[in-house]
Amino acid sequence: MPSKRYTGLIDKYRDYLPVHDDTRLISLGEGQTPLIRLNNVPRIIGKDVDIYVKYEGLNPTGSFKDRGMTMAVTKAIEEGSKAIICASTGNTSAAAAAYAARAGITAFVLIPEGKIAMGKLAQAMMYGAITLQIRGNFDVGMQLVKDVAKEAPVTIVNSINPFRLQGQKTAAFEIVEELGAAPDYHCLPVGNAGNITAHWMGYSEYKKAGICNTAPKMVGYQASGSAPFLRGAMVDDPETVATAIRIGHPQSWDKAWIVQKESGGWFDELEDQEILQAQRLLAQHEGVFCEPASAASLGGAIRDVKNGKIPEGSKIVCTLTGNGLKDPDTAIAQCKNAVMETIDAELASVKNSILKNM
Ligand SMILES: N[C@@H](CCOP(=O)(O)O)C(=O)O
Repeated sequence: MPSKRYTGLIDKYRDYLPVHDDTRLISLGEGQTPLIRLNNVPRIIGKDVDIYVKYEGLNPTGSFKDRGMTMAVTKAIEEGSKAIICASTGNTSAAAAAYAARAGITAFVLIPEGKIAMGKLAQAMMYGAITLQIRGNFDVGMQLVKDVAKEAPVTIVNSINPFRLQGQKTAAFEIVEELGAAPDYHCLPVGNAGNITAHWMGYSEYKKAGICNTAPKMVGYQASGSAPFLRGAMVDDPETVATAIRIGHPQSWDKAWIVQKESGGWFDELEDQEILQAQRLLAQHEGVFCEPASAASLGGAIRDVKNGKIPEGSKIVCTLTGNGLKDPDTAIAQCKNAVMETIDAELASVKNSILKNM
């Protein structure tokens, strides 16, 4: 029986992407992530809404960055680049390192010392990136990357590289194809603001092509300690437990404001405790483990459903940007009440534990 093996999102969506027939595609089979309908959360919050999570943590390096990185590295190779560079709060560095390894080029990654989740650091090191820990935050690293790229032969693969957004827009394509229409609301965590911009590009392109009739209101949620869109100005010392969005100077600032206006959406903020509460809710009642930043989308959506800003009857998609396994320390730290006992390795002890915990 003839079958077409899935070989990644560039191959699937090549008609919508800036590649040629002979472009060498650098892919790890990214994309095609599950769109999971939440069965229990609407009941728990007592609201009649259809909530889906787009689980981007199931991409090859565990985050949505892979969608952008396959395009950025493919184009870097096409242009003859031998090295790529990024500043990162962790996920971009993991993706850059992996796709550079796949392409056979060097990745330089600048990360804020002591401020990225352990799993992400492990990824960058294991994939063989040259990891530069800086005594400064992501925004400082981003400026350094922009400055050094003017003086050294490296291609920037942060989302200021336009090919990143091209790749990331495909998540919107997948959602429209799976739902048969665009959702009413699309909620995302916002850090550097490239992903909300990319999704809007995707919905707008599919609408223009007549593949969907509507586009969603785009809603961006930030952590209160790192919320420049809520402050209306850059934040110099961003802080949050959701390290992936610990960004005070978003690079897609202007673009994201345009998305908000064009789509009729809004920005809002969550306290760290609300973000972590949403992360636990999703894990413990739906079996979906995302990293803290990702949970800002669901936490925000739940709040806006409860307060009526998102009306009942709506179809909502929340992007879960990264896998929970990337940040085990934050997960374990908030599971102090989880049942974990050390018992003797004998039948009676196991049985006793079962009976006690039923
Ligand atoms: N959260 C990001 C920050 C960089 O964002 P990018 O989309 O511009 O690469 C990360 O994972 O590093």
